[in-house]
Amino acid sequence: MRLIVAGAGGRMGRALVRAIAEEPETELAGAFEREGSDVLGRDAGELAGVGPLGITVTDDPLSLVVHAEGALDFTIPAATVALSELCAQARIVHVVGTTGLAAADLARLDAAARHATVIRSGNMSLGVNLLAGLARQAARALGPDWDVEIVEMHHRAKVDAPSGTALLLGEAVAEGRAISLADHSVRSRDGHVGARPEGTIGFATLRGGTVVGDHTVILAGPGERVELGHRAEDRMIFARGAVKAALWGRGRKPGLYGMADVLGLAD
Ligand SMILES: NC(=O)C1=CN([C@@H]2O[C@H](COP(=O)(O)OP(=O)(O)OC[C@H]3O[C@@H](n4cnc5c(N)ncnc54)[C@H](OP(=O)(O)O)[C@@H]3O)[C@@H](O)[C@H]2O)C=CC1
Ligand SMILES: O=C(O)C1=N[C@H](C(=O)O)C[C@H](O)C1
Repeated sequence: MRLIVAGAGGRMGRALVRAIAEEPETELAGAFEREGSDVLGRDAGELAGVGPLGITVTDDPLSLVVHAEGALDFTIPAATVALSELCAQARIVHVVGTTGLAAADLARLDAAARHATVIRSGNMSLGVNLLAGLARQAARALGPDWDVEIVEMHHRAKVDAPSGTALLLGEAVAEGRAISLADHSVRSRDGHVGARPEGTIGFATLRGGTVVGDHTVILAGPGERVELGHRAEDRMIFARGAVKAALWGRGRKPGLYGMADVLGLAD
């Protein structure tokens, strides 16, 4: 499968190039970055540490999508929305790992998914998607007098909060309780905020160092506590998940899919 990588100079972009190189069923067909990036003109394989691949980083995604079957995109929301329109025009698979998307961005991805196969997830690892199922099950079994708090820690360069994964886990808990996350989430606390309202789902964000991604779902009940967690140790777990998603999406009818669909974990 001929794949292009968006944001090829980024932390995930480089991991994606490595994951494509190690998967016999995929080939790197192009790599791009934002206009003015320092890595324009560099070989994407050299940037990723796998040796030259003969693919020069460009700033022109349009010239790449026409020769590709899929795009792997872990960038920023504005770039992801723009690429979704190109992938829809070219009818190629768009794998979206970018987090921090606003409601308006998600609406534009929905529109693109009428024409292209879009696979989006705040976390492309097997472990986190398994954890989401466990969190859903625990929330369903334990009921609203068990308080749920979701704690995440990431490296100091991460720009969005809460993480896409924390929100994915929050959605899983909300589904387990048959409630809407938007109506029950508490995203910050500061000052005299009063006692915890029953049934809310709290989020706490930590940032520092080089942490790849730690997530814990805490269910705190009367006199006892259940903690379900995941620690990412290597970005390749996300990159390999993205490549797997692209292969799964090849030839699939247009629509918006999640990683649980790819991994066969959807209820
Ligand atoms: N779903 C998942 O499993 C995972 C999701 N992520 C998410 O992926 C995203 C990227 O993370 P990470 O790799 O750490 O971040 P980085 O900042 O290292 O990488 C993002 C890259 O995108 C580039 N970029 C910015 N604008 C454009 C544009 N218009 N066109 C093409 N490229 C552009 C940036 O360039 P420059 O720096 O020069 O601006 C940068 O190289 C984040 O949203 C993160 O949360 C991360 C890991 C796993
Ligand atoms: O920015 C990151 O690094 C990560 N982002 C994703 C998120 O927001 O959850 C996934 C992973 O935790 C790493």
